Amino acid sequence: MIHVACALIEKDNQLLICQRSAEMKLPLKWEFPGGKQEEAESLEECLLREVEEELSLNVTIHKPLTKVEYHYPDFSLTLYPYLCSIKSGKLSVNEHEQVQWVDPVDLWKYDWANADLPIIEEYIRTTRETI
Ligand SMILES: Nc1nc2c([nH]c(=O)n2[C@@H]2O[C@H](COP(=O)(O)OP(=O)(O)OP(=O)(O)O)[C@@H](O)[C@H]2O)c(=O)[nH]1
Repeated sequence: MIHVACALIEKDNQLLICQRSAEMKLPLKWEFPGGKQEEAESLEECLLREVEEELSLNVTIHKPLTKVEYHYPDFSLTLYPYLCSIKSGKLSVNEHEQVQWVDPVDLWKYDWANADLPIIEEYIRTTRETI
């Protein structure tokens, strides 16, 4: 089981979403920026590190959403989502195929990594516009 932290970064009522590159696991699926927790780091430290690596952004973490345990055919993960906003930095797409700012109503139009679906459902249902 791997532990993965991911960021739901909000700005002007839009959310930043990322498409995995063709070379990554789950190629071309959409996800939230983030990645695997390393030894001796907290989930929040992991999130800040990964978002900085992937997008050159420093974010403020506001609150966690409900974690998701998901079993893909070849690996299992626990995904820990956090609502965030941008603290500083200029967005740079360092690892993904592309990123997009989207209105929450349009989130379902994207081909998401399966583990993310409960997070999107929770976000739309409960937490939009609470930051
Ligand atoms: N960052 C991120 N990863 C996710 C999400 N949903 C989801 O299933 N994952 C999976 O969680 C894992 C995160 O690992 P990662 O991004 O650090 O590493 P990776 O798989 O790209 O690298 P690797 O090929 O070296 O294992 C990936 O296997 C990814 O497919 C998500 O919303 N954000």
